[in-house]
Amino acid sequence: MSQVNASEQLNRLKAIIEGTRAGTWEWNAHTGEQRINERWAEMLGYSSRELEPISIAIWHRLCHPDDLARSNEAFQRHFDGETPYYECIVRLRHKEGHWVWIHDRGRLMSRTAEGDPEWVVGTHIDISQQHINAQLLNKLAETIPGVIYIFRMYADGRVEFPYVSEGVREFYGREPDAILQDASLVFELVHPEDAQRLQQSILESYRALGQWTCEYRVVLNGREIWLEGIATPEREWLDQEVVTWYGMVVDISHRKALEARLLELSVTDELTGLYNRRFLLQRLAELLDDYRRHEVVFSLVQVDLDWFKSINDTYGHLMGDEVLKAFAATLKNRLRKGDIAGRSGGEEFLILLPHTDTCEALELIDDIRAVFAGTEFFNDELQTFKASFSAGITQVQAEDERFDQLLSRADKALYKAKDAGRNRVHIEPDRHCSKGGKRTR
Ligand SMILES: Nc1nc2c(ncn2[C@@H]2O[C@H](COP(=O)(O)OP(=O)(O)OP(=O)(O)O)[C@@H](O)[C@H]2O)c(=O)[nH]1
Repeated sequence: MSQVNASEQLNRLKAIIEGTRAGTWEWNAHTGEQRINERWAEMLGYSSRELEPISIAIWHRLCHPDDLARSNEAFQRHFDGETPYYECIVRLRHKEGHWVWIHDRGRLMSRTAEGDPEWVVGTHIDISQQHINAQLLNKLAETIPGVIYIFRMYADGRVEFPYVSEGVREFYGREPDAILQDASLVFELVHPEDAQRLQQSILESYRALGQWTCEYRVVLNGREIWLEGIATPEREWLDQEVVTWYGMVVDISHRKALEARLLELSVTDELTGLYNRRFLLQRLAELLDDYRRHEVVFSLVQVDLDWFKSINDTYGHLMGDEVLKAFAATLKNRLRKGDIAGRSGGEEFLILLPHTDTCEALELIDDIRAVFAGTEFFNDELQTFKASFSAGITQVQAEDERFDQLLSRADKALYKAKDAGRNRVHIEPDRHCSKGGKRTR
């Protein structure tokens, strides 16, 4: 290389360094000798002359003690060959007393004849403004009742969180730094029933580049928390094409509990705690649908308490309510999990028995009838009395197209039971059932 070329290249290099506004340093790790450029000093409010005599002592004097220790460790790792270059974020004291945040990078250039580290060269970039921005973002994030985050997905399916706010500790019980290093920490806490739906929603948003929203549960220390996530994806280029979402997650457990309670109220009869008529008819229609598609047999039972007007008239309306509640309690005791019992009106009830034919239903309802008819009630004056019910049962049939066909058959059976003297159970159409028609499923 000619002399001219060499000095031209040197000038270019200087221009590039000046253009980056980087401070440069050269340090002899063996002798402690140090050289800096003007920008190095200027970042800290000095001229290089003011810092003379320049040696490693200046660095020791100006660097924050906590950062000095970290920087020494990073140098050591580099000298030991563990890292290809030295890198550390440190605070240096400005002439006016405040700290300047510096991104410090460097590389070992030579070793002594004995193999000890000798000349190291590197740069200082002032990142104070970035640091202030990050602090502002964290402050804003603190005021939000949730987590704000940046989530990224690579074409090969790899995912990462370049940023998560402090709120992540409360939702996921993990340190933000841990999640930045390992995104799977977030996903492993998602409720198993929601995991697939969550993953699907992310993939859809990735493909269509549409807004992502999802309600899902995480399980933290055995406690379920309902979360709602909203994020906007953007396609970006980072050596390869990636999709980055900017969004937030909020705790919706309270809203979910309220929704569940409202749903429960909307399908429940207040007095007995059984289902209400609307819900029963909806389930009846669904069961009929199931039968027509998959021939899943079921029975419908219509129940009406006997002489209920007279119970009310003799013992009072409140006592009548007690009888209704006692009947509901008997039902709850005897029915199994898949059975659906509800109060369809005043002293009328409907029971849906999936996987049950009329003979099995008859056996069950007649048992309940016997238990209920044997129950003694007391009023305030300690008068005792008993109550009873009549019931009509029907089983779904091939010709049933609408659920009112079943209702009308059950009603007909109930009418027959009443007509035959009450406190009995009839089936429609009538058939002979041998005793012991216990339900098998
Ligand atoms: N205590 C109470 N009574 C109710 C409730 N809803 C309806 N009833 C009463 O239930 C009674 C039903 O009477 P009826 O339809 O004449 O029938 P019944 O007296 O049971 O006679 P049968 O059905 O023929 O055996 C009426 O007196 C209604 O006021 C309720 O929620 N609580």
